[in-house]
Amino acid sequence: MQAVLVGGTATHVRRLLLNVRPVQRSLVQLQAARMASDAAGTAEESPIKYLGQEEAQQIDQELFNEYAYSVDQLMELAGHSCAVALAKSYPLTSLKKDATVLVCCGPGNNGGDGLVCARHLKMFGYNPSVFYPKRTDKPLYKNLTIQCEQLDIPFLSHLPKPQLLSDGFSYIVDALFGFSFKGEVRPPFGDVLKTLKEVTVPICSIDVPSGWDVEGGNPDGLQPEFLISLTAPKKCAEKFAGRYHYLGGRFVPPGIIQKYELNLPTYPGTEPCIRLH
Ligand SMILES: NC(=O)C1=CN([C@@H]2O[C@H](COP(=O)(O)OP(=O)(O)OC[C@H]3O[C@@H](n4cnc5c(N)ncnc54)[C@H](O)[C@@H]3O)[C@@H](O)[C@H]2O)[C@@H](O)CC1
Ligand SMILES: [K+]
Repeated sequence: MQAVLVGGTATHVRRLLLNVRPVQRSLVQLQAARMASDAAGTAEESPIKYLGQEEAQQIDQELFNEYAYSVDQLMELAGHSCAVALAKSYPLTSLKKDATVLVCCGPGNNGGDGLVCARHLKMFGYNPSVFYPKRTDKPLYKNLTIQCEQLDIPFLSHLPKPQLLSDGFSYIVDALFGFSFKGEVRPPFGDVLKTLKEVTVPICSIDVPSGWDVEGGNPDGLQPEFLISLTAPKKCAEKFAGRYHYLGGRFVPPGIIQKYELNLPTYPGTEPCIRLH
């Protein structure tokens, strides 16, 4: 309040204080109530929102158009949070096969998250390879690819048979499709999903298990062991029965959280991800 008092008339200052005090009081009360319930272990939070496809796309556009984020920025944060959540679920020391991981990348931004994730996994000491069958010409994807190549991350020219995949990799990251997937799977991804369905090592899906309807899921599709929802879970995540469900992409501004009533949980400390179950 020092800055306000300097140069302000007495009435002006009184008016400001009248306006400010209730806000401060309510914030203090809110904080106190939160601390009390946390201390008692009884924090009651509204359930996190599961987004429909259109809503997820709307938030995406709002982040770019109104909040002025670039795709590269959000993809970097998203992909990094994926790698951190994977490292928490499958620590280096728990893996055999030289901690080899296969990251399968699709043609859109979900695939871009996969490329970023592969790079961070490499930085964390894992041995990722990438399968990226349908590439786009956009500079963002070309650069992400070069970054991986410069780290000596191999790109597979074809997807090996399920048995070879199961023998050769500790787990497989599914970054094929995210919240824009629609309709029947088109080539060449039908064969890719068929192969992934037959592997015996864990499948780890980024944002949406690929081949699942974004809202309705797919009981006959992939059944991942790990899922990381980005921004907020999509409706299909209610059908996820795997072992690890994380939330990542710690970049959602309060304005969007409020507008869409996302009820996101509080990320602990400086963590880029939080385990939902
Ligand atoms: N705002 C956000 O929430 C963020 C989202 N990100 C990621 O971006 C994803 C969404 O990216 P996109 O909108 O590019 O879309 P996707 O990556 O979900 O997929 C779009 C691509 O898949 C193809 N496709 C769609 N349906 C298909 C079908 N039935 N058969 C074959 N191909 C099909 C499309 O032609 C297009 O090339 C999210 O799921 C998330 O992973 C992050 O990169 C950054 C932040
Ligand atoms: K996916």
